[in-house]
Amino acid sequence: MSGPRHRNQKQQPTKRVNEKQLRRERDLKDMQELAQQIADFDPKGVTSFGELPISKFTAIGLKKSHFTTMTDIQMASIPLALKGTDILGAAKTGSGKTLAFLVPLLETLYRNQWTQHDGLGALVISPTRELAIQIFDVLRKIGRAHSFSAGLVIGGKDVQVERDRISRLNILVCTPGRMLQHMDQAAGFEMGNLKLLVLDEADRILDMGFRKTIDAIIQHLPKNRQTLLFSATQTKSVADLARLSLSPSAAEYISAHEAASSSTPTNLQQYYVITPLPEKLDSLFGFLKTHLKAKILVFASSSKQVRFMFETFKTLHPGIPLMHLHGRQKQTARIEVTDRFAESRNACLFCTDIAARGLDFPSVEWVVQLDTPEDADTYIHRVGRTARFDSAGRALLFVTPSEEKGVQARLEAKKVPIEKITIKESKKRSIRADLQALCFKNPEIKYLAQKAFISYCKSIFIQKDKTVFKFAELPVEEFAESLGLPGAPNIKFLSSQKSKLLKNASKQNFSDSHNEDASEDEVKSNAKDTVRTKYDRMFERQNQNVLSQHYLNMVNDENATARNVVEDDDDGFMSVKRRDHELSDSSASEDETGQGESDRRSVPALAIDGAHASRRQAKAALSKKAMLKYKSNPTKLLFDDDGNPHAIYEFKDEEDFRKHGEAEEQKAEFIIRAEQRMREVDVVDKAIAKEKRQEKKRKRRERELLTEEDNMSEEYDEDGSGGSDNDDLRISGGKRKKWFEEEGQAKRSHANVIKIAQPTSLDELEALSLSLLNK
Ligand SMILES: Nc1ncnc2c1ncn2[C@@H]1O[C@H](COP(=O)(O)OP(=O)(O)OP(=O)(O)O)[C@@H](O)[C@H]1O
Repeated sequence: MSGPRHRNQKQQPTKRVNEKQLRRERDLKDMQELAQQIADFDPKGVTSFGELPISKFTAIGLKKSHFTTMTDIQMASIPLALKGTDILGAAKTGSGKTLAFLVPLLETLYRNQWTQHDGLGALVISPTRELAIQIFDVLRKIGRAHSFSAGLVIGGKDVQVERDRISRLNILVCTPGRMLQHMDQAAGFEMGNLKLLVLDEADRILDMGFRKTIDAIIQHLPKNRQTLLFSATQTKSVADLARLSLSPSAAEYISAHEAASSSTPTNLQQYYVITPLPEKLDSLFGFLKTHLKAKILVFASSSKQVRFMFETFKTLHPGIPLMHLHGRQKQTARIEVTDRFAESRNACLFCTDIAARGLDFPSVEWVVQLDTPEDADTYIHRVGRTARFDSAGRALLFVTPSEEKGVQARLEAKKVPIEKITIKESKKRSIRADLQALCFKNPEIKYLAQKAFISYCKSIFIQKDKTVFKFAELPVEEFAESLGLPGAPNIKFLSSQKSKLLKNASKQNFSDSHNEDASEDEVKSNAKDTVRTKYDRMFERQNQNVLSQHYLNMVNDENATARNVVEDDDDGFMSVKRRDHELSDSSASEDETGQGESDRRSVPALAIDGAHASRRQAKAALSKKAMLKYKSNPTKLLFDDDGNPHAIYEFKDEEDFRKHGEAEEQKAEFIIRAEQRMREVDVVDKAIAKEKRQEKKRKRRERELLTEEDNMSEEYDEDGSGGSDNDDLRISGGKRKKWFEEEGQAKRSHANVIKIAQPTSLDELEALSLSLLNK
């Protein structure tokens, strides 16, 4: 028995070595054959993945993910990329660009026999975290049969944890800011072996916002790598190619749909509707009410607008599930929203352009653009969230009358077929009064409305294309009213030099932060340890002047507004001041709710100068106590039987007074009467006070008894006789300790304990407490 076993043990390692060697030889042969097949490969007429010269591992992944026939861009780019050519790929939205770069990526590493010890072999850069996650998911699916290690570097996680992980990975999918952070901070983060670089949504990654970050990343990468650039709206800039060390003569420019009559998917129907700015929200609400069963994406130009729409529409209940997505949300919330929307059948997602590129939500029926996109490319990316691959979709763009001509021209130039429609009068629904009521009731909503107003105005002002975006023509007052605001916050521009400085400063911050999704106007608090309320956070924001102005209006006098012109750091080049409203005296009563503009003459000015105001001052303005010192002493009135008010010590007519006798006597009589009345009232007051004391005592005892009971149950749980996380079990367990003793027990233990039945209702408990107190 032992002999053969010994022989086996001796033979096994040799056998294993032989097997390994054989496998390696086989793999090498496969790879050589594959390289030959690629060299000989003629892509003409090839339409399926099965015909491509790719490894069996990638073929398995594609088959298991149900990808069989290639799309146009895949057919055009994969064969070339397999041969090692640099690619600049452009194809319509939803046409399958992700596979067009992931298949060559896997194959490059495979043919280079990449192992864990070779370090990073391929890097995919995406402009947003959401898109990076999505690319990573597709990579996991089609790369399932390979043995490469892959990871996501998108921020939102502990840098150290991420750093430890990425040094062992072969493929990284990342956002630019976080990637650079790792490259800069991690000594020995080896990129020298990198074989392939992919830029998805390349035009966005190469544009101004990411310029510095990308240039810095590229510096870390070896020059002799392969580079693949993909987008629906591609860059052809030679300067951009030079930045990536690509030579225009060597790189292949592939435009899968250049000859097509439109640059958007053919199964996408596109409409625009002329809507004055103050009517946009009404129209959108009407639209949602009539599309309750649809899956809708609504794009707005800023996160503030998105939040305002979400918070208000949620209260107005259009009848469709609402979600929101923007860069100021925490990473977990962003992932949760994208997943939830992807799974939804009917829902409306309010979002910023964070969702404009690349995201592949299944079955989106409508893309609504509430705010005009900054350019035609952004329009194309936004509408591309519907009608993906071979499904149908519809898109609706709201255009203000002043934007119509410019928008039409821009879209026509980009070959976007769009049709003008009008909204049926019967489908319009005004929500202005509802929004005003919401702003009136809820200061946070009013604050959001002010922020939404400012960010919209800002977005129009900073647009480059002045033929479309005409700031001077904005109907600001009506727009503010449409958001529910009592009036438009004033917008004041800084000198061009200062605004330039601020702009540059913010850009600097942007690139320094290495966080492309960083919130645009939140000030990071230094006070890490203190507990901060939502109001604290509201005041910490740089644009707080908008809010403090709101409170200021409650207490400020007319003159103070002159001091309220403050620079608005948040918006870079604008300053905001609250407008003085001419108000009738009746509005003074509204001040206490914070909604009306005050009759400021009655109250001395509390100088709260917008952003310069300290939080304490602003809070003081809120405090009722602070207000009290500006009020005169209260006057108590007595009402006679006819309902006429009289002061307590009312002056009488002198003659009338003398008729009743000598002044001194009258005074003495009055004092006696008053003392008598005081004594009587005192008796009543004392009785009331006693009653209150007893009531207080009774309630305190009641609370103590309940606490005692709770403690008992806890003890019970700790004893292990009851499951603390299973209330049902504990209750039906029946073995619970009680805070009172039962009849038999009392007799046995303490002779002087009163016999009490366990109270079953609050009344019984109250009676029991009273009886205990009276004892
Ligand atoms: N060959 C294929 N066969 C079937 N479905 C495919 C194929 N290629 C891609 N798809 C599907 O088409 C959809 C769009 O693909 P993908 O997200 O890659 O498009 P895209 O061109 O990158 O879009 P965008 O420009 O918006 O980023 C996805 O749901 C994907 O699964």
